[in-house]
Amino acid sequence: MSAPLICPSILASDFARLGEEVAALESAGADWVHVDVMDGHFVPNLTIGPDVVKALRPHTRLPFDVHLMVAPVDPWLEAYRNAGADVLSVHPESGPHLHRTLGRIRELGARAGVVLNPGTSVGILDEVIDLVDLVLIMSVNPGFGGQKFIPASLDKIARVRQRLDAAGSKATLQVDGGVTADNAADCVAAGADALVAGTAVFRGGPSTYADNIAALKGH
Ligand SMILES: O=C(CO)[C@H](O)[C@H](O)COP(=O)(O)O
Ligand SMILES: [Fe+2]
Repeated sequence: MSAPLICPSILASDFARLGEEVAALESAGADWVHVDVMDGHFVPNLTIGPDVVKALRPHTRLPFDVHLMVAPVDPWLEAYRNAGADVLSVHPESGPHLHRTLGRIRELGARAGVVLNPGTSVGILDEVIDLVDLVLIMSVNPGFGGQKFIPASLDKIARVRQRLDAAGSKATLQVDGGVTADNAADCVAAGADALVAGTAVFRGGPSTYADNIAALKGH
């Protein structure tokens, strides 16, 4: 089993020092920077606009993995791509035409991700699998960091892994919400390639980031 990609969610970082925080993640061994975009409508929280992503871009060479919790989502794709997003992930519930949205993300030159909420069936993947570079399984209901991992997510990870393998898809399988050093290995054993973690990376301050990331990787 190879070590998973670790994608710290800057939702849990010190917003007063965001530039330094993303630079510190790179030095600490993070693989991607996960950016949670919330609109106060699709989810009950309001976070990071494209201008903030643009301002952060010069502070690290790590890929920006942008999780869009915004409805309607289509009008925002280009702005986040132009701001420096490498991955754009969307919820099927955030627009009327998921197939078109994923195609548009690829047209913009980004990797296209689809996000499955705890209440969203994995079956939708079958309809768009050829357009998907990443599947993000939410292991909490979206909107806030610091929530508890929903145990049934492990079975869902395994079911998505099976579907991706059966289709010959090379899409990254990412898990997001309540991921800690205690459940990271279970997520990887179930088939995850990439783990998002906010609280588990940032909670001890910058001097702990490298150890926190190593623990999530299983070292
Ligand atoms: O998408 C998200 C919430 O909607 C966040 O990425 C997620 O909650 C990460 O935070 P934590 O690791 O603290 O759960
Ligand atoms: Fe997220």
